[in-house]
Amino acid sequence: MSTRTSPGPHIEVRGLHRSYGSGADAFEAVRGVDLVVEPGTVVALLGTNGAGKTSALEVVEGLAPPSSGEVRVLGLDPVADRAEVRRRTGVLLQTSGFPADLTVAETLRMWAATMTAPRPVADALADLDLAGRADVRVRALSGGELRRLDLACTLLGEPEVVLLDEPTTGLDPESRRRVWELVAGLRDRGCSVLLTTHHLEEAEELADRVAIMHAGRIVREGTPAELGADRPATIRFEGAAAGLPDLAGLPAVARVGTDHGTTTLESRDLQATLTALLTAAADRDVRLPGLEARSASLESVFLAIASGEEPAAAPTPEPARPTGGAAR
Ligand SMILES: Nc1ncnc2c1ncn2[C@@H]1O[C@H](COP(=O)(O)OP(=O)(O)OP(=O)(O)O)[C@@H](O)[C@H]1O
Repeated sequence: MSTRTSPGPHIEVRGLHRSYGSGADAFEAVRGVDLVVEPGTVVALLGTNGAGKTSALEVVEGLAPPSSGEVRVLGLDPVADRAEVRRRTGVLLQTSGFPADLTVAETLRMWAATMTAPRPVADALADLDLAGRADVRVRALSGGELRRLDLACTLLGEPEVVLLDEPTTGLDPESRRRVWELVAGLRDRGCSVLLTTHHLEEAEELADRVAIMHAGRIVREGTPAELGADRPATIRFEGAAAGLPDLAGLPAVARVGTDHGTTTLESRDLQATLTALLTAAADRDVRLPGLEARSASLESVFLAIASGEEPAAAPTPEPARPTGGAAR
């Protein structure tokens, strides 16, 4: 019988491989993934379509065994110790399958009946802004409402580890914000959250660490700020800024380009370049219409990987080793 674990990473993935099919038809969707999720942190798995995010997450969820490698959730094997891991883990799959004839409240009550210590259904309804839809049948829910019901079920058992596959897909901006608040609240309570997302701003807003997958491997991993750190910042304005000195000569400018009437400067030091640009413009009384300045973002890193500008086969960084002894 499994016991509760000592403090340590909530999720540890080492050298994970997962293949579909066998023999000549085998396809390796996950090709050696290492990942650590510490308690009280949110890790976002980003990636191009087909990168292997769901394939990796399903192994962490215990829905499939690894082809090779090792996965521990709360120090336990998610397949061999499935009952214990499931009791302490909340899982949101990409698609749900609720009975269409039940109401929202009935669905939550049915779900709660399978748990040892569920939260009050009324609280779960309120958290996901579903109280007003409690008596509506599942078949009548909108896509966003269904997703929120799914999430309410995921969090009903007060899980220590929360695994969310694209939690905000199909949600409107307000519902998405609400889910972000909920996830931030989970982190504040010491839960660990591993989520996949296609929304870069979601990863930037929510994640303590981001792992970018491409072709079955994690090609970059770090905090959102770390990942953007080696990418240039950008300054844009409309027009060619006639009357200004040579823009390429401004401090820290890496590249100047003009596209469809918009001038773009890439800068290795946004403050230095921007200060010099604004000073030059002020000295010469030049307007810079539509001026915008952006720090290096996750988006630029992601696009560089997706376009092949950054090597997809960069070595997977060694995740931080836990300092405490992880129970195995
Ligand atoms: N059951 C399966 N049989 C064979 N190949 C599969 C199967 N499921 C997934 N794949 C393949 O494995 C690869 C990874 O798929 P996966 O769904 O894990 O990617 P993903 O990163 O989650 O993609 P998306 O962002 O599009 O959801 C894809 O090439 C996919 O076609």
